[in-house]
Amino acid sequence: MLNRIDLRGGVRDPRHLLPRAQLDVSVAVERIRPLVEAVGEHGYPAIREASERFDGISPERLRVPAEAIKEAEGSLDPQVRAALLESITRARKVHADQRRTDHTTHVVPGGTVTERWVPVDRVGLYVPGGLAMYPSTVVMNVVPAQAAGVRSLVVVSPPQRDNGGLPDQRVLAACALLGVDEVYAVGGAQAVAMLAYGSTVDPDGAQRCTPVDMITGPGNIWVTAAKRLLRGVVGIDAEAGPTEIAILADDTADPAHVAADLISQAEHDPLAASVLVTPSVALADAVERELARQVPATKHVERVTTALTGEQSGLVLVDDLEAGLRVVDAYAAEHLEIQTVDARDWALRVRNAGAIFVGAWSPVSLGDYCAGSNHVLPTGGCTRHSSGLSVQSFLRGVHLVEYSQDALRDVAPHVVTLATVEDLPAHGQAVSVRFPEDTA
Ligand SMILES: NC(=O)c1ccc[n+]([C@@H]2O[C@H](COP(=O)([O-])OP(=O)(O)OC[C@H]3O[C@@H](n4cnc5c(N)ncnc54)[C@H](O)[C@@H]3O)[C@@H](O)[C@H]2O)c1
Ligand SMILES: N[C@H](CO)Cc1c[nH]c[nH+]1
Ligand SMILES: [Zn+2]
Repeated sequence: MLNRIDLRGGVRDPRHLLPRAQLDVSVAVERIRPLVEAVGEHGYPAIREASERFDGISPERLRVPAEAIKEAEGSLDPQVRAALLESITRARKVHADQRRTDHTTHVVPGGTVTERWVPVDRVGLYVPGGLAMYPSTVVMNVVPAQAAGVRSLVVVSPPQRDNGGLPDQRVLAACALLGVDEVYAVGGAQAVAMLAYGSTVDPDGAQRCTPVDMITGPGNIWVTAAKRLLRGVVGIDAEAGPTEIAILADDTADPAHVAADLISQAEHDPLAASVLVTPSVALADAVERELARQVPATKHVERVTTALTGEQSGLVLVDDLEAGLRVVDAYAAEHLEIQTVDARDWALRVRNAGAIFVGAWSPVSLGDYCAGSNHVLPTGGCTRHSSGLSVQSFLRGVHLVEYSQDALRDVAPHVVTLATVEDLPAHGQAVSVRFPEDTA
């Protein structure tokens, strides 16, 4: 079922073997550009037109009424409620530990630099809702933003036909459990554009969604493309597009577990990527047999089959785990599972991955819901330079520079020298003007 790529005895660069969605995002950017511009220019009518076209429904009023959010919480199945609360508790525990503290460095006597961490003022959190519903993503977006101290939080999620044009009922309930009361029934690129530019959200223009400073959260290729296009108008977190899993495994791994984990992430999207890297032909063959057994029995068999047989998924045979490590580092997966002997030792040597799941008892699904870690993670190779969503994503570091007269006088000649070297004498003058007696 998986494309087999044999790197044994070879020196081919693994980066070119499994193409990513990268090129597709740039194509998608051009496709959604007119829509994003239309939302910027016309607001509400353009959003409604896009919702009708892509979601097959367009609620007249985009803001979800407070009563509907409350009602969603009230009607929540007790088991789902307990699971969401467990997820929230664990995520809050991990994210509380991420908060950075302000720090003052005494550079010289009388000269200090203080680094203050200031939360972003207003953020828009995207919660997907096309092929699957994601109350867990409400948790993963909201918990770090709240832990950072963000004052104003907006959630957007696509309107659902089976919920009268409101976002999914469980998504609304998760908002209620987390105390989020500003929610809009808008999805896709139009939601990202609405957050970035601000817009009226009803036919008579009585209500407005004011622009946000930053947009975070995962989504399909159209959402990812809109975030890329609007970067600069707003801040964004890393691009978190179609899900990916890579598994580095040896013959100690259980093929049934490996196959189940590959299928679990393929379930998200036909564009999802599932990659197994192993030096064991026996394991590779056994995983293939397991896929043949498990895939037909899985609920979203069509989506999973498309993802697993796509060129973005594959089974890579390598000479040994050292070579496997080079492959997974070059691939830079959103999720990386290590199912080998001494799994922790191998995990600590990985350079590029969004989150690493170590050993037989830490599957990606655990991290998706209840590990306490965050599941909004970079995709498309972005883990080479970006991190997953965290408290840090919502904070800005601001330097406070405080020098006394003596401290400035001491360093003034160096400032003047550097200003002269750069042929920016006015810079030097801004310092020396303060010490006329020294130049007299
Ligand atoms: N990387 C992560 O952290 C992470 C986490 C969760 C989910 N995901 C990914 O998020 C994605 C969720 O996708 P989804 O589709 O279920 O929900 P989604 O909300 O991202 O996308 C649905 C929206 O896409 C828009 N759309 C659909 N077809 C379109 C088209 N042809 N042109 C323009 N817009 C269009 C619609 O407006 C719709 O509201 C999946 O790819 C999943 O793998 C990633
Ligand atoms: N695996 C997804 C991307 O990290 C997150 C998710 C949410 N629900 C289920 N899975
Ligand atoms: Zn998942």
